[in-house]
Amino acid sequence: FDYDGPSMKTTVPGPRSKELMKQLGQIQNTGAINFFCNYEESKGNYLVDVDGNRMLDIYTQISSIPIGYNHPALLKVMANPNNLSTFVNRPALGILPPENFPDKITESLLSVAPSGMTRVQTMSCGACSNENAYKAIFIWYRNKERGQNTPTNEELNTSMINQAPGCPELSILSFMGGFHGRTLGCLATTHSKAIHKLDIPSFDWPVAPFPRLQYPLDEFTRENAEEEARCLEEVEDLIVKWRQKGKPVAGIVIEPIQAEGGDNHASPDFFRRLRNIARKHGCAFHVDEVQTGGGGTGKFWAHEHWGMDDPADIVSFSKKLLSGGYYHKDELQPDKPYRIFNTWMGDPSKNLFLSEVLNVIRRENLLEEVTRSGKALLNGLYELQAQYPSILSRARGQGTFCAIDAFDDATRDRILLKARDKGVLLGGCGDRSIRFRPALVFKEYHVNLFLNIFNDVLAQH
Ligand SMILES: Cc1ncc(COP(=O)(O)O)c(CNc2csc(C(=O)O)c2)c1O
Repeated sequence: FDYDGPSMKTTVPGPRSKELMKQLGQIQNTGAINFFCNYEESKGNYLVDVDGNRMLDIYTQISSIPIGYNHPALLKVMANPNNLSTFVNRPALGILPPENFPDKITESLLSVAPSGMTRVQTMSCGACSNENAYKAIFIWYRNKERGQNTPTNEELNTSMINQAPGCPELSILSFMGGFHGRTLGCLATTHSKAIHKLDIPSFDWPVAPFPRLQYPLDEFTRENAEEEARCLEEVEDLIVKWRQKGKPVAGIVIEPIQAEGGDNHASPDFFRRLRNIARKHGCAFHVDEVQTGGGGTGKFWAHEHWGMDDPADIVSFSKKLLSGGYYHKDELQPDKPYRIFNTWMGDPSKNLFLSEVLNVIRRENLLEEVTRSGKALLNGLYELQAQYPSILSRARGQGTFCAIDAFDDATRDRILLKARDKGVLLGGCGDRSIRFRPALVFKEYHVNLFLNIFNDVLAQH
């Protein structure tokens, strides 16, 4: 279920896209828009734009299309009359859930719950999932400190004017290069681009270094182990320092692969040791799988590559899972209702689609496919970086969640535009990386098609 290849009619954006940019420009900021899309004609791995350009999509709406465009299994969900009410009547799930909500959540989200977790709080996007996960961490931490006591009047009164002790001086430790969302709390733990943070007030929360690994990994084993040890030492120093400052670290948040920050990887050993540091210092360990989750690394969750039975206290998700939320350990469930709350608390119609996506993943063994395609992609990238050493370096990845560095940001941006004009959509991240975020239906056939086009782009560079 796909087209047989890209087919370009105009440069991108084409004339129709430009017309629509002008029209939308009267309504909102259109500076980030690449082009306008024809979603009716888009199919499988191919995104069609409004000028009839058919592109092999290896970016998939910022890594959020799980099994390609217009998948027949998902169109069937839409056509199923039993689902009509779910599409038409959006419930305030926190107060008035539909009868089938427990079963549907069990069938969809709980069927892929991370190891050690039996609870999931549904939300709508990545930022609101992380935002509420942070709140759950702060509530958990204060109740741990409070023991059996109830909140004092002083706490209640000071909370109403944003002051301690009601609004406690607690912190979340994050990592340089991390990205967790654009809302205020998430932004305080996001450190990928200054323009995201400029002009927005933030918190005095600790920021640790994320390992900068040297590639190929097997030639820099010692150096990379030392780099990871340096970062872990810095994490512990920061936890101690922030406690001494009276702003104890209640939680640590990290991505299994820092995506926006430039596809920065670390070893399973790094994450296992970080999890133990969190436990040692009484901090909740929050793994943000918004971009890495959903199967792109060859496992449903990237943290599964760490081989841990108890990998985290919280795992947040969104993108390929089609709506947001976070799985959590029992003790992270807030003590009272209405403390983690908003009108919709997720979207049951998206969970209907997710159930079907999971059926397709299982039925078509897509995680094995991703591992196979990922190997072919990474080997192809190794070959191209050997062929064009002045342009490319640091090919890396897990499954099809791959990346490669260009000489600099201008070179990277030029390559992305040339690839797009040849019918291949890629994304950039970090200061000079090209990132690959194909759908789970991206096969070896598509890898070879991509590598041929990419080779042409590099040869003409
Ligand atoms: C690891 C991780 N955590 C949280 C988020 C935030 O998710 P949304 O709020 O965008 O749904 C994201 C979102 N990713 C993302 C890619 S570009 C972008 C942006 O706002 O520019 C955001 C993420 O990658």
